Amino acid sequence: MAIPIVDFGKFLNGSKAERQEAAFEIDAAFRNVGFVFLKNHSVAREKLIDCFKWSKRFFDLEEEVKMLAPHPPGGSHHRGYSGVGLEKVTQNVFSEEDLEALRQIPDVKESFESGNVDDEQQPNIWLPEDKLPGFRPFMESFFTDCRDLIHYILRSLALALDLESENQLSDTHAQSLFQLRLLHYPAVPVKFLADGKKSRISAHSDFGTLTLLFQDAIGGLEIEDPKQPGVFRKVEPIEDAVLVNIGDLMERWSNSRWRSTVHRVVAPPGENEMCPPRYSIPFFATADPDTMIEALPGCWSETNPKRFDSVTAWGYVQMRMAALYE
Ligand SMILES: O=C(O)CCC(=O)C(=O)O
Ligand SMILES: [Fe+2]
Repeated sequence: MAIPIVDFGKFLNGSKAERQEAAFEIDAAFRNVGFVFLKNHSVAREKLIDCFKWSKRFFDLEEEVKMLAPHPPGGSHHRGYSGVGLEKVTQNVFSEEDLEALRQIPDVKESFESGNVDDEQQPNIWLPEDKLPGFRPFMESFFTDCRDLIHYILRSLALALDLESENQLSDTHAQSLFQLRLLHYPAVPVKFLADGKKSRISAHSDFGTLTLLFQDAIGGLEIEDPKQPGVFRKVEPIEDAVLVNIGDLMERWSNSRWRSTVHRVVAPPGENEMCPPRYSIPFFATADPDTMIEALPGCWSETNPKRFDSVTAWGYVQMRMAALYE
């Protein structure tokens, strides 16, 4: 169950036949695995390297400073900094007591979220500029790079489905109400993760339509084998390739043609006593709130009827939130 690697340059710069070929390869990957690696994508290598540097600079700040941009409590305003909740986690000395305290934390990670500067529902939450000069403009610019890549991928999917217009899916994401997340998994003892009771991020599927995932070279990401539920397979990071996956909303919209595959992050391979710190940068896309989510053309037929009721993208989020908090 390898994740297919597609040369996205064929779609971005190729002939009509090459564009089609890339689109079909992506479609097949999403049908079979729900994940694809794209090489020669549109996000510049230097920008990506810089983004990881900014992420490290941010997480290296004192906890008190990071807390000047706090993520609001609750699940409806996803912006700002969320800490690991236990300062001990950043120190490399762990007693049995510390390990037990660690187990109380849902996932040993810290994050910083930002979104579209025009998003009025979820305004961004930044540090005072003098605490980390340049961070905000960089993230705003990196957001637009990721946004553009999402729209290119949506065009390739429209081509694969032979929709009336190549922009049909991209147009339903016109507001680009997306979310850029910086993630830092601090060093933890392998012992803490090895018994399988805990992971760096526990098994989940993503919520929206598409996710981009940039990761460093450490490893530890695993995805559930579509043919063997409950069995997880390692995903080796590939330099200069972005991992792209389908989220739950897109699975529904495609009438389950494309899979929203469950994934998690565990200890990286190796014999060390400590898991080295890991950094990743997911970017979550979703459709505009008033978009009607109803089986896309090409995803249903008389023999493959529509499996889900139609719902707006906004209604879907409400439904999911209600299920979370019931
Ligand atoms: O850190 C990773 O590689 C995965 C992150 C992830 O799955 C998520 O934030 O939804
Ligand atoms: Fe995820």
